Amino acid sequence: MDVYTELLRWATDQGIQIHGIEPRRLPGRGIGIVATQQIEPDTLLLQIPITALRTHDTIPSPILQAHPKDAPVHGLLATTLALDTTPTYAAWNAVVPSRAEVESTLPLCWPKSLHRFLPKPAQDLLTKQAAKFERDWSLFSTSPLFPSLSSSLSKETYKYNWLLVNTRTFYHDPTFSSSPPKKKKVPRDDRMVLQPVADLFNHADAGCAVSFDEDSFTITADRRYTPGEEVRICYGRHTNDFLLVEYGFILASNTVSDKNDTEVNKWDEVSLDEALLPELSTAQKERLAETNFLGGYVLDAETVCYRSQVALRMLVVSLARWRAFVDGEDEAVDDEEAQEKADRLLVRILKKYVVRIEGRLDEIDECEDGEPSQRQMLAQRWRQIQGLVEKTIARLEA
Ligand SMILES: C[S@@+](CC[C@H](N)C(=O)[O-])C[C@H]1O[C@@H](n2cnc3c(N)ncnc32)[C@H](O)[C@@H]1O
Repeated sequence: MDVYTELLRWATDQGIQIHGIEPRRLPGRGIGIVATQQIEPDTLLLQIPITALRTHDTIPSPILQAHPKDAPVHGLLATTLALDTTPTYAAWNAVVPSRAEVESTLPLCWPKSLHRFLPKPAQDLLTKQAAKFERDWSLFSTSPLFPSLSSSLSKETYKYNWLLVNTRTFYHDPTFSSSPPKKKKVPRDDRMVLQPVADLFNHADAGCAVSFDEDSFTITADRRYTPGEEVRICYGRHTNDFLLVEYGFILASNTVSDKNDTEVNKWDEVSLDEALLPELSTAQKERLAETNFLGGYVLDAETVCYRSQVALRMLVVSLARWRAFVDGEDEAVDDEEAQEKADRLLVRILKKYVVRIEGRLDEIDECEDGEPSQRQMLAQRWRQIQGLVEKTIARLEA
């Protein structure tokens, strides 16, 4: 029996219902879920009883006892996966990505020398992720469990399991669905659950509907699917920088070169901080900080964000006019001349940024660190950023 058939048999034994879909290995995406028959919109595809989830409540008590009471669920689940030798989850374990696959795709495992090529928002996310990982590893490696395991369980093995949890958990607030209902609110970061079979759905920027009620988790078709077609869910309205750091992949971007691709990520955006902040003087930055408008500048395929407009206005109008703009006074907001000046300035700034991006692409091209696929992913991301920036230039110049 192959691993997928074994998984489906095991899942059925857990009370999991699966209709018209099955797992299959897909090029470039590990395993995914495909339709085995024509599926109509609103068809129930998967139903998992709450009892089949792996949550804080299913963590073995020796692991719980060895950690502080408020230890994060992420680390506890990682420890559970790393130490699990029981046959209970063998069918599930058999289909998770290998350590090599995880280490190759997730930037947390990449050589540090490649991190400098990540776009700034991705670098910031990675810094936070690394801090969370170190916190969890430190709790585990200083727990009474660890000394006897230290020769067999390395930090790298723990990291692999931690990243499996990172890439495969669903957000679920168990406050109301547990019986009896939990009295204490579960902290947001701890609302993580592992779900067999559901964790095989890949991501698209729009996908099937997912929902929890008191008894079960369900996935329902968002549209018609034909046999053999991949069925996906949406992990959230994530940019490609987020997907890269948290999940180890990117979707195509809505750029000139990618525009015919069906994989386009409509939620993608590009940070403009690197382009805009150097244009501002210290005093201007202070003023923007005072009004909470310093940094966080982005553009997407259609728009340049309001925060960027506030910063650009500061560079083209008097302080009084800028204040009127920030205060939303009609005359300043509708000032077409100021808007044209801001647009022209933005075009100049973006053209400079394109030159920097091209330099970064050359550096990535010359770099020999890490795996070729990692450098290709970085180059692809920067080409997407370049595409979105150039698209904006073209729109503003038109
Ligand atoms: C919840 S798992 C989905 C199942 C996974 N493909 C597997 O082989 O087990 C999330 C992982 O799947 C992969 N993935 C999900 N959506 C993808 C997509 N649209 N393109 C490429 N890889 C994707 C990424 O490796 C991600 O970390």
